[in-house]
Amino acid sequence: MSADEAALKTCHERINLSVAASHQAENGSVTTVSSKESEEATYAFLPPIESTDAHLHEFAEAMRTVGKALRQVAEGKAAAQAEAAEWKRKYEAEKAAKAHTHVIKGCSNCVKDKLEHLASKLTLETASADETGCCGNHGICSRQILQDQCPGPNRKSDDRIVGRKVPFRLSWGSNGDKNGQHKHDFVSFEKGDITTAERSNKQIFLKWDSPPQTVLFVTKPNSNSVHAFCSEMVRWLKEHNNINIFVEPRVSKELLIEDSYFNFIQTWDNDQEMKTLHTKVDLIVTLGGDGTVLWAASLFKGPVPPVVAFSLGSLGFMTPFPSEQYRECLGNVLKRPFTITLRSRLQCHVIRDAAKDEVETGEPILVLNEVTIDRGMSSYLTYLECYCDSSFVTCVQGDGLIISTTSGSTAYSLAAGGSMVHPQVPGILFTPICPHSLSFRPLILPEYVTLRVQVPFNSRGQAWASFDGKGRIQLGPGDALICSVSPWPLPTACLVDSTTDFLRSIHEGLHWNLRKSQALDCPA
Ligand SMILES: NC(=O)c1ccc[n+]([C@@H]2O[C@H](COP(=O)([O-])OP(=O)(O)OC[C@H]3O[C@@H](n4cnc5c(N)ncnc54)[C@H](O)[C@@H]3O)[C@@H](O)[C@H]2O)c1
Ligand SMILES: Nc1ncnc2c1ncn2[C@@H]1O[C@H](COP(=O)(O)OP(=O)(O)OP(=O)(O)O)[C@@H](O)[C@H]1O
Repeated sequence: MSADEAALKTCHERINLSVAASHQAENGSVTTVSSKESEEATYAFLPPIESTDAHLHEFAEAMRTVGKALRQVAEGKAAAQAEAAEWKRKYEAEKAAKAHTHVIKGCSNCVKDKLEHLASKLTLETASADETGCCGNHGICSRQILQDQCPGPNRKSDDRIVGRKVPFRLSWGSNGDKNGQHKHDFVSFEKGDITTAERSNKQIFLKWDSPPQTVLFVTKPNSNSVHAFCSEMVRWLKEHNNINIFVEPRVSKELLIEDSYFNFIQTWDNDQEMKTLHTKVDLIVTLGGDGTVLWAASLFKGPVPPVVAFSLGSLGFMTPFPSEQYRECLGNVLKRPFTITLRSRLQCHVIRDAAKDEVETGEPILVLNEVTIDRGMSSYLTYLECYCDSSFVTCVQGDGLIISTTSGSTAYSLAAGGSMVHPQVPGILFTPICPHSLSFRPLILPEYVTLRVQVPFNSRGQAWASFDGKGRIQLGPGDALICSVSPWPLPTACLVDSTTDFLRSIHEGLHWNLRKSQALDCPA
């Protein structure tokens, strides 16, 4: 073997050694130190090659390149492994943090460094860590603490947050309600916090899918001005909008006597036909005061089409549209989306001899304002036992009781001392009339309750129920009146929106809280 051949053999052996070392590094068991060794081994071999032989020199260069490449591979792999380990650690920490982050945003009184210490215990600095809750030692906190342990003064520094908030669900009690009226999801469950995700009473908009075809006119009787407006509006609607018109039988006769032009007008002949009116009518126009709106509502024992109420009375809490501007108002309502107020109605059943617990029979009587139980012609105090669902409320001894809707809160109930309530507030007003007691203040109950007012057998006199001021029914001892919110509200178009219209009506109709402003000059 020549000297050159011997050198080449040694070179091979050394290269094999360094490649083996690099392979070990690739297998993950050795770090970059091994790859360095391999390169060093290659370099260590190189200095003795002083040969002028071009072949050997070329070979040495190649080996140098191989060594460098091997080192880069090994280093890259190690870096990737380190990064993977870091991500794994972060993932584990996050998992652990999630399992323990039922700590609630807490007390501002908590010592900050303790919180920071606790936060550092949770390896991953997430938002939850800096929201870590309170120690419970500083009085009432804004939120309840839900972890089992927290960094109080007697806790060891390595305390961990343990324990989890028990998940729960909220659901509406359906109360046997088959039409699903009360099943809207107004409460949501999110991270254990109870929140009303939805406002139950948002302003509602009505937008026609296609232009309305049929309008029903309901008008106050015995008024020339109302009659004149009615015939003018009917003409305008027919000629400019080609609308089908329905009117009450009385009005149909009046218009036909006035002019045979009104031949196109439709009406109904009997109650059966009237019952299907809601399936034909797109919109109701009322001309009169609040009494006319009440009358229009009373024509519909079930669903009611939207009502546009023009003011032709003296007060007009429910009649926001100015009759003089009927073209503009009706034009807008027929062609554009408009805001509505859903005015709840009460459905009432009279049960004779309720002591026998007779089941409600017959059609309910629907009221938009209120049902009143009073002493009628009797000079005795009314004596009424009142129940809310199955709970006893009170005994009314006085002139009577008003069970009112929120729309009716500005009517009789107001006169009897009840509060004024925005018509979209879901409630039932329970207002006594002249109670013979110093402490009987009016109540507002939630809309989902059923009220039962019973004339007890030991009552001295009879009681009388009336519905929106009409249709008086006598209640004898043992009789009862059952009352709850109807699933069929009265949708009324707003001039502006529910709230603006309501406030305008109490300002203009009642001069609510009108007072001269104080002068600027005052005693020192
Ligand atoms: N002491 C009282 O205040 C009293 C007594 C009896 C009846 N009323 C109310 O009258 C109503 C019947 O009205 P009607 O027009 O058929 O009879 P009506 O012609 O006798 O008018 C009663 C008055 O009550 C007003 N009114 C009716 N509904 C109203 C409401 N929701 N908000 C504010 N004011 C309202 C009317 O504008 C009218 O001025 C009943 O539902 C009852 O609320 C009030
Ligand atoms: N279409 C109708 N048919 C029968 N009666 C009606 C009709 N419209 C209204 N009424 C009755 O006429 C009465 C008066 O009506 P309304 O309240 O609208 O007029 P008003 O008394 O002039 O108004 P205000 O009370 O604002 O002064 C009410 O008792 C009501 O029940």
